[in-house]
Amino acid sequence: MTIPVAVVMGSQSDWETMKEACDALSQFGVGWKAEVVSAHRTPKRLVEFAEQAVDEGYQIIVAGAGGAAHLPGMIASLTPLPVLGVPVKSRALSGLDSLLSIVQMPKGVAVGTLAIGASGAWNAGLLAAQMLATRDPDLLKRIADWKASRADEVLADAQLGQESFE
Ligand SMILES: Nc1c(C(=O)O)ncn1[C@@H]1O[C@H](COP(=O)(O)O)[C@@H](O)[C@H]1O
Repeated sequence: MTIPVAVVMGSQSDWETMKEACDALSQFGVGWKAEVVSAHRTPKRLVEFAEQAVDEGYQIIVAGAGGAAHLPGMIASLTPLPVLGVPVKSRALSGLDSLLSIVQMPKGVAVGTLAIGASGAWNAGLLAAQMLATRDPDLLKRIADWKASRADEVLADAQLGQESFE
């Protein structure tokens, strides 16, 4: 059985954020494998990973990095698979540096960029599941059911109170 989603990150310190993507994938029953791959620190490993991703059976790559976050773009330059980029919150600039590094790709090399931090990572997992669901009716139904139950939860909490004096 092949694993459809690779979740990679520039450092082990990104795991607390990036495990959110894995949690979302697990919630929808989508297999994932997470590992540290750095464009800066382990460039040969990066090339090897990106060039072998199709043969490994991956269908989507979620890549998170912080600061000078070149990882998602470099992976996208080396594979035809779709890459979802997660800007990890950096200490110095709160992730704005990560966001701008990931989102401003040159025409012809695409990275789908999510929001900064844990919510963006979770949404990357959700989006990866939604992309896979276009060819998987059971997965599509699980996501539709989850969205409906989320809406019910929000509606249940929507009434914040009222007071009448008549
Ligand atoms: N942005 C990159 C890349 C890369 O883009 O290849 N490799 C590591 N890093 C980032 O450096 C930050 C600090 O890493 P350390 O906590 O290991 O010092 C991490 O957020 C990581 O994603």
